[in-house]
Amino acid sequence: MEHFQQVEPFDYVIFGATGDLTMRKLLPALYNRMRVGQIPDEARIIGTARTELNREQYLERARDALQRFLPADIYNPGLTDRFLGQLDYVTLDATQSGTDWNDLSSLLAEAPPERIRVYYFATAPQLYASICENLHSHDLITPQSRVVLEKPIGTDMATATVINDGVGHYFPESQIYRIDHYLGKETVQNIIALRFANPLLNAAWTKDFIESVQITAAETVGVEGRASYYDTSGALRDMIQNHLLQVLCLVAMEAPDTLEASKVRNAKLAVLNALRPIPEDRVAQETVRGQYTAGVVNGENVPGYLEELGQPSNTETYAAVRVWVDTPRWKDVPFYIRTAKRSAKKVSEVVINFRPAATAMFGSTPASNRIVVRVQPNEGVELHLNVKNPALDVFSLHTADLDASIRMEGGQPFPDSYERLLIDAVRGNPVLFIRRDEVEAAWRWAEPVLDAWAQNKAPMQTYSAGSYGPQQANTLLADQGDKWHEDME
Ligand SMILES: NC(=O)C1=CN([C@@H]2O[C@H](COP(=O)(O)OP(=O)(O)OC[C@H]3O[C@@H](n4cnc5c(N)ncnc54)[C@H](OP(=O)(O)O)[C@@H]3O)[C@@H](O)[C@H]2O)C=CC1
Ligand SMILES: O=C1O[C@H](COP(=O)(O)O)[C@@H](O)[C@H](O)[C@H]1O
Repeated sequence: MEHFQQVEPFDYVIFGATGDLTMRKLLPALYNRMRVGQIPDEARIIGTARTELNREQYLERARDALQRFLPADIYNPGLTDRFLGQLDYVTLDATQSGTDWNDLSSLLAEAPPERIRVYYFATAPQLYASICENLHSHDLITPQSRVVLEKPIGTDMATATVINDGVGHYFPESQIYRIDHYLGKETVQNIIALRFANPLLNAAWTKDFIESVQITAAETVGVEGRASYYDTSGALRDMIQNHLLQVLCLVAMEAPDTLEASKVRNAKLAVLNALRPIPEDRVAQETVRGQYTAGVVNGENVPGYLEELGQPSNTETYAAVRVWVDTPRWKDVPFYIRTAKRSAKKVSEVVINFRPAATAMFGSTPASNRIVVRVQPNEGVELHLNVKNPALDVFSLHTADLDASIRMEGGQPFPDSYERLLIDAVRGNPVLFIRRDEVEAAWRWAEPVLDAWAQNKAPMQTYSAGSYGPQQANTLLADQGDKWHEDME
């Protein structure tokens, strides 16, 4: 418990407080931070949404959500009462400038004016600009205020610009926190430690030693209750433009001088700016998109995407892309990125494949070294090494795995990434949030692919739910003599 430093008193105002994200992620995350002693007694959490609820009714919803979404051994009725004691609710149409805002203003005015305020936008992004306008016109933006923006920041550069301009008109960039929950994952942050705190690895982290990199985020779930959002998004917008490009940045960036936000963000931006654009006539060779059809996942029959949706759709639930980072460090090293819904298993990982040893000493080429960063589940780092096979009396090699599991003290589960990020916003530490220029650079790279797909320049493939994706994704790697990680085992 003593690892967690209590933060200063704050007011967290959640717009969209009756929604799925608040109930499933935000309230449980704040509860957990209170549980470990990070939230002071004076702190307040104020939910707002249009639904007419009095405070007691909202607290009942919040209690149900905590009971439902916290693990049974973490949910504690006494602590829940304490948490709910710090929770309030204001009925408010955030897009209207009506008198509802006075209730929020009065509540906020009860705290000293220098109190840290976090405005968390857990609503559709189209609302962000009007919420900011109303916060401004009700004089609720103080120097100690910051705003957290949920994804998606647009569906392309133009819509991202509208959102960023809309918010940027009222909040300076230094007060804007664009959340990417992958950056809040312990093992994603661990990429920085692994690379820069280990001279052994740092020295080999270049094109001279690394042959290729794979970044995967595969899920067994389908689109759940979010089909109306997902069908306007698709796998590339939903996962690659943001989360997986951010992971790629951490793998590929040059060492920042310090872990200060501007240094890390500049280093990531340099990677995003160095992503080689994929010209329209190469999209069919460099990318694969697909939709799942009916299949079996974890022993259960599941319907295909179109059946779930109940209408035709040209939205991909699988995307794989070959990416080149045009910097001297990564010259001619392919980065393969892929993401899938309804995959064979849930796995997020980074696989670093090293070049084979240039020696004829053993008769045949030793297996290539490989590092696997297991982002989730079973968080840890594996290093595959060649050792002498002790079982044989001739000198031959076999592969041994050094496996460093990353565990919390006492075997506790990892804190959810939202826990870290919600508190970082209170602390005013933006290092794990995305700066505007990063969002734009990511769209600049992704948009031509999306445009080409929209014009059917790359065919929509299919894959059975419960498989590893379309066959064509294997060809993408076979072109360079590579294989996906599961095929290397
Ligand atoms: N759910 C998830 O797992 C994830 C969600 N996100 C993002 O988080 C945001 C919210 O998602 P989610 O919770 O799923 O969405 P929901 O549709 O479940 O919730 C939307 C929330 O916005 C409120 N709302 C809508 N219109 C207004 C308005 N005019 N004034 C005030 N409140 C309003 C709704 O309440 P009411 O109707 O009472 O006004 C509700 O509380 C979206 O940007 C989404 O992309 C990002 C990653 C994951
Ligand atoms: O942002 C999103 O992420 C989740 C996957 O997150 P993970 O932490 O479980 O890997 C994904 O299901 C969702 O579609 C997407 O919007």
